[in-house]
Parts: sequence; C-alpha cells; structure tokens
Amino acid sequence: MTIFFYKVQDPYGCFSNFSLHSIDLQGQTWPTSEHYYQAQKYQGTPHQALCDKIRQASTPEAAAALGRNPLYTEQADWDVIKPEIMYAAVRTKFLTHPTIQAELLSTGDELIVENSPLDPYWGCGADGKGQNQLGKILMQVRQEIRQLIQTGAISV
Ligand SMILES: Nc1c(N[C@@H]2O[C@H](COP(=O)(O)O)[C@@H](O)[C@H]2O)[nH]c(=O)[nH]c1=O
Repeated sequence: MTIFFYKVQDPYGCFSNFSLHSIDLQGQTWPTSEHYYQAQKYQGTPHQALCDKIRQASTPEAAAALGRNPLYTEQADWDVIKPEIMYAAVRTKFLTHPTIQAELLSTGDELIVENSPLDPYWGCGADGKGQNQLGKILMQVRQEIRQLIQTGAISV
C-alpha cells in the first residue's frame, strides 16, 4: 500500500523535511533538513549571509520562506545539485535519529510519496503525476540504511 506523507502532524510526518529532527552537516547543526536544504541555495552567492540567517530561523516554515524569497538568486547550478543536497540531508537525518530510522525501515518496500498538491518536483503535485523526487530519495535512503545494517556498518 502506497505511503503518503506531507504535513508533519499527519501519519509519517517524520518523512517531511519540516519535521523537527536536527542534522549535523558541513560542521554545523541544522534544526531540520529543510533549514539545511534552503540554506544551500545561497552557498557561494553574493547572498551567502542568508545561509546563517536560514540556519537560525526559528521554524522550518521560516527557513523555507527565507529560502524562497524571489529577490535572491540561487547558486547557478542549483537545479543540477539540489538532488544531491537533498539526498545528503535526508540520509543524515535518518542515520542520526533511531526512532524515525525505524519508522522508515518499517515501510518495507512500499512506495513512498510526498503528497504535496503544490509541488510536482519533490512531491506528486496536484494531479498525482509529479516526479516525487523526495519520495524517491526516502526510498533510496531506506535501501542504503538496510544495506548498512546488513553489512554491519551500522547497528539498530
Ligand atoms: N512539506 C512541506 C513542503 N515541501 C517541501 O518543500 C521543500 C522544497 O522547497 P523549494 O525547493 O523551495 O520549493 C522540500 O523540502 C519539500 O519536501 N513545503 C511546504 O511549504 N510545506 C510543507 O509542509
């Protein structure tokens, strides 16, 4: 049975980047994977100062609003690198927090879909036919963690 998620307070809400699970990446602690993802848009740009501002945003919603400000231009190759940025964030999140790692593994081989009506790239979009890139990343991370457990590289 397909697993749909979107809002943090709904079932499987911990799969959302807005869930309150911090990650350590690039020598800093990020309150959520959304904070990390949004801040990376401005690495190496004239708006570099925004990275710290986004990291310090009080909520993931505030981080996303800062990261989506149309006044600021993302780094030039953002659309090319954003999948790997997202993969690193999601991977770190589920390696860091055992409870949500167990929840991800509990989904077995089910299809995971970000049921976002607004986002046909990371989610499935309003018509359900979007790319579901975040769901795909979650399934890849699920597979990678399973392999790490099988090889003894990490333990549960
Ligand atoms: N979950 C969720 C959203 N979806 C998330 O938004 C991010 C993409 O941002 P951008 O690349 O700026 O369009 C990505 O983490 C996607 O999963 N958006 C929201 O406004 N609220 C939410 O609860």
